[in-house]
Amino acid sequence: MSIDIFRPDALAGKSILVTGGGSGLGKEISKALADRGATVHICGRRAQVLEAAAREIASSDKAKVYTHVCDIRDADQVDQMMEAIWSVGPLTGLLNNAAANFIAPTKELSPRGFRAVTSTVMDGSFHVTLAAGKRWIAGGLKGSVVSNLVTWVWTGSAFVVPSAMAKTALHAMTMSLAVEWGPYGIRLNATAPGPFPTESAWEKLNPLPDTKSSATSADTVPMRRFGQMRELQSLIIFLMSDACEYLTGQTIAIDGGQHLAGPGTFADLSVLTDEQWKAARDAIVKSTERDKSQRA
Ligand SMILES: CCC/C=C/C(=O)SCCNC(=O)CCNC(=O)[C@H](O)C(C)(C)COP(=O)([O-])OP(=O)([O-])OC[C@H]1O[C@@H](n2cnc3c(N)ncnc32)[C@H](O)[C@@H]1OP(=O)([O-])[O-]
Ligand SMILES: NC(=O)C1=CN([C@@H]2O[C@H](COP(=O)(O)OP(=O)(O)OC[C@H]3O[C@@H](n4cnc5c(N)ncnc54)[C@H](OP(=O)(O)O)[C@@H]3O)[C@@H](O)[C@H]2O)C=CC1
Repeated sequence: MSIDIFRPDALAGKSILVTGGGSGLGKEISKALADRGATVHICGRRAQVLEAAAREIASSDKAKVYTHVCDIRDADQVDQMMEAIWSVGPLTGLLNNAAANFIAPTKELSPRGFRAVTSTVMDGSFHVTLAAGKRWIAGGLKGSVVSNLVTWVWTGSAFVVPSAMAKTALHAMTMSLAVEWGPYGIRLNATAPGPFPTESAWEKLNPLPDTKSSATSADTVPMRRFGQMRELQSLIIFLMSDACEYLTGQTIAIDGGQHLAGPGTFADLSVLTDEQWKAARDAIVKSTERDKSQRA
């Protein structure tokens, strides 16, 4: 059977969980998945953010969108969410998209600062992947896991070391589980987006008005522009569809060639003074405090 991924119902019958689907890339990708006929589940820690996103994602009356308040760092909460999802119907796909990140000199990081990032990116994505995978295996079902990573899985990046470490761990998970779970028909792939500006990421990675790194700049992208949401949406639709089931274990860069040209990392922030780093931290903490006040 041939699958045309550009058909409006290319994802009919699919049920996909997007972690961090309440904002940024996760919300935009969720809209595209729902538009192609998939049932979409989104999770995050802020109920009102999820509810508002669900209203945007369900643009047509036919679209089915479910919200789940869940902190993916907590394996028990993840298991409860999966039980709730399976009571509606099994997933066919999972997008590991939720993440935490901020720029900081590594020498200033406390153990809690390190864990704030790695426990979300690495532990959280593992909890969700395992909770879906073991249900697929027990039920004899196929599944597609896609993780939104970064090009630093190949280059590393100064000043975002916990994120680079945790995303690289997920790159290893993608390759490893593609082999271990291949016999069950479970595929694992990943994307490595270049800069696709979102409000939250830019607050945490570009907090100072007078300085910016090439990692968050369009000038250093060989194609001289930021990524467009529809481009990332198309790639994820393709990976979640049945169009190319032989594709597994791959991390696909979608960055206009940025990392191949060198400047996809935060290395150029080494020119920042201690005062600028203090201002950067204050700006990031302000953004986090606003997010926190919205959590239950
Ligand atoms: C090119 C684009 C690529 C994009 C990639 C992305 O992933 S973008 C995705 C972007 N999206 C997101 O990130 C969305 C989710 N983000 C979040 O939830 C928050 O931003 C979070 C990651 C800070 C976690 O918050 P939380 O409430 O769980 O934690 P908390 O506030 O309690 O702090 C815990 C520890 O962290 C420390 N610390 C904090 N800031 C800084 C700093 N600037 N400097 C140094 N340290 C800092 C803080 O001091 C504390 O340690 P302490 O002092 O107790 O030893
Ligand atoms: N924007 C870009 O240019 C790039 C982004 N990426 C990747 O794309 C993904 C999305 O990034 P972006 O949309 O920019 O960032 P956002 O900050 O907008 O999205 C992160 C989402 O994750 C959720 N989240 C964070 N921590 C948890 C947690 N513990 N449990 C459940 N949900 C959580 C947040 O919701 P809440 O706070 O309510 O929990 C939020 O909805 C990330 O993986 C990022 O690394 C990669 C390369 C470039």
